[in-house]
Amino acid sequence: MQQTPIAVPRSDYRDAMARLGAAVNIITTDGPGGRAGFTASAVCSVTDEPPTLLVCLNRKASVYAAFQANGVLCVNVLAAGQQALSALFGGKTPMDERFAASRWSALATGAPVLEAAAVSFDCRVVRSTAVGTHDVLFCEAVAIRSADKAQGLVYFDRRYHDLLAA
Ligand SMILES: NC(=O)c1ccc[n+]([C@@H]2O[C@H](COP(=O)([O-])OP(=O)(O)OC[C@H]3O[C@@H](n4cnc5c(N)ncnc54)[C@H](O)[C@@H]3O)[C@@H](O)[C@H]2O)c1
Ligand SMILES: Cc1cc2c(cc1C)N(C[C@H](O)[C@H](O)[C@H](O)COP(=O)(O)O)c1[nH]c(=O)[nH]c(=O)c1N2
Repeated sequence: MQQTPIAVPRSDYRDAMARLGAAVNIITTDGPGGRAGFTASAVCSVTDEPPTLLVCLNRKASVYAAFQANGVLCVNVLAAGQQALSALFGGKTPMDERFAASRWSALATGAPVLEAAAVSFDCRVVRSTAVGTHDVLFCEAVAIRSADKAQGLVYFDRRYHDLLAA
């Protein structure tokens, strides 16, 4: 006899996901939809041919319309010590205040590149799929900038942890 699967409660799922450590990234965009940025941990490499990563964006986020209109984004991977920047882009802070806290430049697409990032992937969004509350954005990297040296930042157990290389 087939068993009906029992749905995992949302709070149990979140508690479990809190144990899946992840890099912290500031995802930025600019273009006809305006400049915007948000903090994301749901970022993952998909394939290196063509160089493609994915970003999951909640459709209820205030930045959603800007990302949809612009079709380009930059994944700025945060380095050790940059947790304040993550909090700034992960809250309800007005957009100008988010960007005022750091220095930015641009590569190929015009999306803001964080000068102090460990590495930045400048991308165009090549495909997008809705899954539940989020859009999964598949992004092809068109330019990359890496810091000469960087130490990592990881979000684990609802707290930030510096990853210090020996
Ligand atoms: N993927 C996401 O959208 C995502 C990821 C991390 C945090 N957040 C948001 O940041 C805030 C703080 O999060 P926290 O980690 O300190 O505690 P939390 O209890 O809200 O989340 C624990 C973990 O669950 C997952 N998660 C949380 N909200 C999610 C969502 N809406 N969709 C998919 N996965 C989700 C993430 O892996 C997160 O690290 C919350 O408002 C949370 O919704 C969202
Ligand atoms: C550590 C951490 C990690 C994430 C987030 C937050 C934090 C603190 N947030 C939430 C996201 O940053 C937040 O909803 C945006 O800043 C949009 O907020 P406003 O709607 O502009 O206030 C988030 N949102 C999202 O759509 N995808 C993600 O992967 C993540 N990851």
